[in-house]
Amino acid sequence: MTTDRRSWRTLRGLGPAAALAFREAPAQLGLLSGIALVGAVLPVAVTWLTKLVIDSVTAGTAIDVLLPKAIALAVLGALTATLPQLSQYFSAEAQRRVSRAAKDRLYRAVNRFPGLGRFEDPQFLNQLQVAEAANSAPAQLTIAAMQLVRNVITALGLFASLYLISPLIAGIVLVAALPALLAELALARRRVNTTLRLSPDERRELFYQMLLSDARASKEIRLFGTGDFLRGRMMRTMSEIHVARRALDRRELFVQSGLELFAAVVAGTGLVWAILAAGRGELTAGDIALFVAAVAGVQVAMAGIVSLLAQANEQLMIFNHYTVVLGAPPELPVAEHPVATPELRRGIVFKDVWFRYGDDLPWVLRGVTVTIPYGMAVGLVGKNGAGKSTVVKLLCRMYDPTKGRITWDGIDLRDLDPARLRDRVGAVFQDFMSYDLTAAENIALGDLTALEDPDRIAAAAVQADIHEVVEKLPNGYRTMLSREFAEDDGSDGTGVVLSGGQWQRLALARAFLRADTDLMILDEPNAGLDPEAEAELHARISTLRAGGTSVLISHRLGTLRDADLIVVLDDGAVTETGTHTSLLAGGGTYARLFTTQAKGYQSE
Ligand SMILES: Nc1ncnc2c1ncn2[C@@H]1O[C@H](COP(=O)(O)OP(=O)(O)OP(=O)(O)O)[C@@H](O)[C@H]1O
Repeated sequence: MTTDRRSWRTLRGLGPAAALAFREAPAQLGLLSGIALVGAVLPVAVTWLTKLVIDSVTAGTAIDVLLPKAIALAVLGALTATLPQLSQYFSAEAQRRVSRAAKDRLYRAVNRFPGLGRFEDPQFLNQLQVAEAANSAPAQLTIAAMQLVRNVITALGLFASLYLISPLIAGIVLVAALPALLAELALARRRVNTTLRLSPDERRELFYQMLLSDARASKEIRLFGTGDFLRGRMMRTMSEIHVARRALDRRELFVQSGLELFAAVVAGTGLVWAILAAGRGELTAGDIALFVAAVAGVQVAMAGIVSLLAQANEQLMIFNHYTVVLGAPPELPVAEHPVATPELRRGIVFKDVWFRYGDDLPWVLRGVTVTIPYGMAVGLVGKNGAGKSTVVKLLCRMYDPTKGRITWDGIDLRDLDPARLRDRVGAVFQDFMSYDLTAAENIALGDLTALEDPDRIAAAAVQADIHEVVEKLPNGYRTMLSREFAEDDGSDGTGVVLSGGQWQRLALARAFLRADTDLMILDEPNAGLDPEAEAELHARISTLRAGGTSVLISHRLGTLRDADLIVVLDDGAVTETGTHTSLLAGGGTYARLFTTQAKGYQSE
């Protein structure tokens, strides 16, 4: 793509950025534009008044004529001193307001992605990281545009003043600014490209940094003594980032020093000319003062224009990544007019489902054909990596099958709105979340309508057998389940950390909040539970879910023996289906696994 076309495409972001900024901070930006206009004419007025005062003094003008000019000069000086403070205050406020809205929009867009694919795509994650830095771009861009106008007006005013004294010097000052403009634009482009290129390394550095200060990771880090190893990797990544940044800084140093030197030579030459001209009686002392101020002023204004253009260009490029993330289509095609998700009455059917996580990755499911009949408890059994959790993720439509289809009462999951489908599903994932929030919030996240309903929350906790534990916590259901954010719960600062099994029960309570959903999925809900608790849990689930449809995954096969149907997965394919009794009688994989486990228990 040519530079021109690239610049043009970059510029297209200006309109949306300014529109967003003015919508969120109209008063602040309105005031800033007023300040910018006053600020634009101030240097010109000060320069001319200074010349007039000096000429009056050297000509011995009467004090009553001189005094008003001096007072006016003092007033303009006071304005020149205070306007930047006002401008800074309103800029900061505008940036806060606009950043807030921009961040909100960005994460609304991120929340709209229906599946998991985007969050496993490194290219998208890099773009997201750049977009996260774009929150302040709309305000900065708009303010930069105003400052640009201000500088142009100032530069024109001073340039005209300079032109009156020496058209030649005026022309040289103007031409001298052009290389600076081009160099700064090129630097800005390089800065953004470097940021984009370093994004994976910066994410990696952050990853090590977070590991080193993460309470959960610190256990293993200390046990295995990996702290220095991880720190070393973090430092190496940081050094690599610094090498790239240093190269950029060096380039900026050379380019900008060269430009400054050039500007100083132009100004110096002009000054020598002016002094010689004054010696010949062609210029007054006031003219020299005006000349010096105008050359410096034009150069400052031009340098400002150049750096503002470069800054705006950089912000625009960052903002364009922001708009790319905002406009990224859903990675799962969502039907334009989705079919309403009906209450499950017949069942869910996998028809020759093939699935892999990426085009270059191996098949995880290979032609799975299986029915989860309505009202039945289906047990999913298989070795590690057989594809059980993948089946669960496909059931919730976190991904679409690569080939084949899954139907909900005969309707392809692709024709349903994923959000409405998930309203009908309750689940405890194998890698369930433990949130650094209060106990009540940890449960209520299963169904936010229960957030202000302590009775519903407590009922779910009773079902998951965690109510008594929570009640005894220092602050009951309002106890913060974190040592990192303990002070947020309004208590005396003691946060609590639960045990693995207790967290699991809390995750179960979260799922039980949705106990009346059409499909309940429990992916190893008992891994952290003691045997008695596990037996009790299963009895409870059967009672709770009597008549409901559920999918249960467990490596403890004894817990699945009462399932209405057991499906055995092996290397991504269904190898056996039946009841516990029929599969045992069949003498296949299930029978072998079950007998091995049973023997293990008997020998204890
Ligand atoms: N997000 C992912 N990206 C790429 N590959 C994945 C992803 N998740 C799982 N896999 C791969 O898919 C295969 C099946 O994984 P899955 O978690 O479905 O197995 P599982 O039967 O649930 O295993 P386990 O009993 O250990 O929980 C594994 O080889 C795993 O490496």
